[in-house]
Amino acid sequence: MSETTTETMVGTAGVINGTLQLSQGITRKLSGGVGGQFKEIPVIDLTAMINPSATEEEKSKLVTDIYDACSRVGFFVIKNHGIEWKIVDAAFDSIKEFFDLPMEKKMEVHQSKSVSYQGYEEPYYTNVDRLKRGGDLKESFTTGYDPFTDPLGVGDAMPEILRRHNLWPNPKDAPKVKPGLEQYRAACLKLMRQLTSVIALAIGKNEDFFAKKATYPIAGIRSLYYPPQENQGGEEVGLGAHTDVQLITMIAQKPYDIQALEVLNAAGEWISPTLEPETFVVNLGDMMGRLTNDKFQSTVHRVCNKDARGRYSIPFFYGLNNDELTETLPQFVTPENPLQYERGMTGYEHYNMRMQRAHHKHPSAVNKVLLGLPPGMTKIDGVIVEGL
Ligand SMILES: O=C(O)CCC(=O)C(=O)O
Ligand SMILES: [Fe+2]
Repeated sequence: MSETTTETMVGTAGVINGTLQLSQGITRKLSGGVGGQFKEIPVIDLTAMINPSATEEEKSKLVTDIYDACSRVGFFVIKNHGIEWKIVDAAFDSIKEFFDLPMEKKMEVHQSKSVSYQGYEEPYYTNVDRLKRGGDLKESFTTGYDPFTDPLGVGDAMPEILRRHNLWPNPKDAPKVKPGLEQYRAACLKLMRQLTSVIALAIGKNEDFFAKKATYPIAGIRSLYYPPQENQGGEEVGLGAHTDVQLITMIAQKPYDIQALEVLNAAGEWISPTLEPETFVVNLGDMMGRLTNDKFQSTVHRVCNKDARGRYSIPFFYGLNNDELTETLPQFVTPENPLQYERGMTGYEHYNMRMQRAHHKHPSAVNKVLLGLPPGMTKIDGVIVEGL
């Protein structure tokens, strides 16, 4: 490697000596790292998972396909997943009803009123990639897991401190929002429980490896609206470059054919999945990275809606019980891939840390003065960037 420091830009994320530096302390080796060698996002047919008469051969091919997608890409498109699309359509009707509300109604459920980061975020409320100046154009509405509406929920056995305190709009203003999203959450939970059992097999564990630790799982739904983005390639972005926080995310979007989601490969190129009707995009989050020593990596992505149409999307974030300690599995620590995470972390700790950093306007935001840097600036691995 050359002695001199090379500085180039990938999109607007800084690259220093082959390492991508994102805000929120996220770094990714762009070459030589474990995954990221891809030019397209694979499509995985889940028939063998949902069809009870699938053969052992079909099931084991699925496990192999999932292993390949998780270790090489961290993103894949799923089809034949078993979710009835009318449930997804109803969820999109619900979120349209929400985003069409007048601003003062949306502000009644604003995220700053929630200790657990639920509720509405107006355009520019976040600037997830602080290496950009413009901020995120998206509007969003976040709701979390409820142990009383999950068909397998444990109700009061879920510790009170771990519950999300959802802020729902008044049903007189928006009657479809709560029922549409709760029905969608139940469908996603069922699918993610099945899919994580396949992932468990892919990492050499028993099928119930994740299920045992997910009796009151994270099951967050973030509803998003991205207006058409006029300032293309400039400092504005629909949602800045980031990694997801939980184990696994599943995204539906409408219209299905807008290519706005972009995924970063190890060559520093942004790759968009090609979607067909009635498919979801699935991607891995940081907790999966911690568990597998980044063998299954949470891949960096962002959203830029360059289409003339507005784009709605609904990511569903799935994770273990929030008080479950995630430690790297020893099988993933090798001389070629030494331990990346020195200590275990609960989802609760990791989520709060990431949310405090991502939401600089939220009352809980990390105190910038403590960093000993000029106000509004912070340092990530020696690189001074705005924000945090
Ligand atoms: O809108 C999308 O497709 C992705 C959104 C996303 O990456 C997120 O909310 O974490
Ligand atoms: Fe994401």
